Amino acid sequence: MSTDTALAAVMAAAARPHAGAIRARFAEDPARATRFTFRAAGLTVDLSRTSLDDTALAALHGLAEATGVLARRDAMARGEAINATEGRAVLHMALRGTPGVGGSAETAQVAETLARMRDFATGVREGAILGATGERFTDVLNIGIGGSDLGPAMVARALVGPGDLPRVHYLANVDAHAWAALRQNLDPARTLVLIASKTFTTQETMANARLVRGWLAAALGEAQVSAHLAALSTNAPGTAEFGIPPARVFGFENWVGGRFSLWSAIGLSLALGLGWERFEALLGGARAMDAHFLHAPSAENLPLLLAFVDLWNGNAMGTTSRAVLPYDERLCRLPAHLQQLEMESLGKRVGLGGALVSHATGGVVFGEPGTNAQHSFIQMLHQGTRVIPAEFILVANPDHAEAASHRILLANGLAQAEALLQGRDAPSVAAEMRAAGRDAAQIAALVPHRVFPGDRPSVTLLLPRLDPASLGALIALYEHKVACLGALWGINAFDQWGVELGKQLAGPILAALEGGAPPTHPATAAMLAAIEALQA
Ligand SMILES: O=P(O)(O)OC[C@H]1O[C@](O)(CO)[C@@H](O)[C@@H]1O
Repeated sequence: MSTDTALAAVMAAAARPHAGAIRARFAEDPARATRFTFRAAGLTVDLSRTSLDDTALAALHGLAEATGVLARRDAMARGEAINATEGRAVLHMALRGTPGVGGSAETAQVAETLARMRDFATGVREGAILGATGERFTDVLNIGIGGSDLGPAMVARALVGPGDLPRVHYLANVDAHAWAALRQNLDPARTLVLIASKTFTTQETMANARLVRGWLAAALGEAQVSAHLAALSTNAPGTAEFGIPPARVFGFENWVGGRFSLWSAIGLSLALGLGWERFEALLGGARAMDAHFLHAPSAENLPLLLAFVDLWNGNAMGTTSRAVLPYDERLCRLPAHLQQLEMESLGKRVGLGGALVSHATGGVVFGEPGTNAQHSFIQMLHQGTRVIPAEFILVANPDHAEAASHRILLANGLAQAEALLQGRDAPSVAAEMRAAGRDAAQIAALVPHRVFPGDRPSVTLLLPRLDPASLGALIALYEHKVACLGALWGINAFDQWGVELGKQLAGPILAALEGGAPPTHPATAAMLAAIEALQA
């Protein structure tokens, strides 16, 4: 079957009467909740509250076959250059030691870097590696942006506890307010600075690196600076030019994409903050999800099934965004990580062959932890004119002793999913208002505003506990979902040419801000003039 025919079959499944109904599917199939709940690598994922049914799934499996999703997965594991526009392999699975991924060269490289990371992190944590003044490092500052920030910062926020030492901090934005906020809590004598940049050329990261290097030099003296620096990069000449001794450079290869790099040397801040055992457990969780992705049959393959949900909701049901709602405050940076992972990977309009695709691709990802989200944007999910699928992430066991708080948290997460599904019709709203003593006029006026349409899709992911293994598995699940969606949509999920133009244009505009020739575009020139007038 051609991919066009297969996609047409998916659209035909969506064109059936009531194809978007969800409540009715529970009525038809009492076993739906269990039949549509899947387990892998310790995670439980409930897809029952989507409008997927056997017909839709059959069409989606047909599309997976036509687009060769699993063949692409296997090519990825073999280390073929599936990132064709950059001529690169995509081997982040090799970073977690997943058997059958990459070749012996990659395996050896990963093992060597991991050993160096372990020795360094352990040395710092145990006080064998000290700052220039002989003090222990109490703080680690990771300077990086995008994939060199978001993944590690998200994991650190999730797993590094208040009692962990060294503390880890993340500086991403070139806006020096970010640095000003961080530096007031940092003592240069006790701060280890990691410059995290795959390319070691990213303008913002290098500007921040120079700023922080100057801060170290002013406090400790130029000769002492290198004792406080390390680089995480694929660019050995660049790190040398910056004055970082080779022993303090932790490398990786260009087969690691930025948004997939937290498992590589880019994760050194995590090894420092969590300790080696917990960092290894994070890799282990991802490895378990890799094994599932590589070996589970299609019908149970969670990354593939989650990709089906997104494709069904987006292409077949016409939704354009998705809300990620972790009911765990420690996962507050997960939506930001997923924004890069999914939107940088899947925000593409050109297919693998170079022609424009004729179907929609990746949508908007946004989110906030619950219950906070319930008191901000979730109104729109319940009653807005646009359908926005939701993704609830629940954690069964908290790491605090406040059982009552956790029960409230869980109850709210479960209730939101149920409310989106069930909705509330006019007769039941009217009955409730009558019971509350409202008169007929009030009931007539308010009922339409208080109706919930229901049948709004959601997925629930359940973690036993927010520990390194579960989080590793969760992140890997999303990574593999992205790979599947790229294949299903026929796009390259592993490049990011769309970030280039803005970077290029910033060069001459910066020169204009520094007193050079004015910008050529009239709108930019006018705004620059307005800025300069306000700065005068
Ligand atoms: O690690 P680097 O090379 O500094 O790049 C940082 C980020 O910039 C991007 O290239 C986008 O500008 C991301 O893909 C990447 O994660």
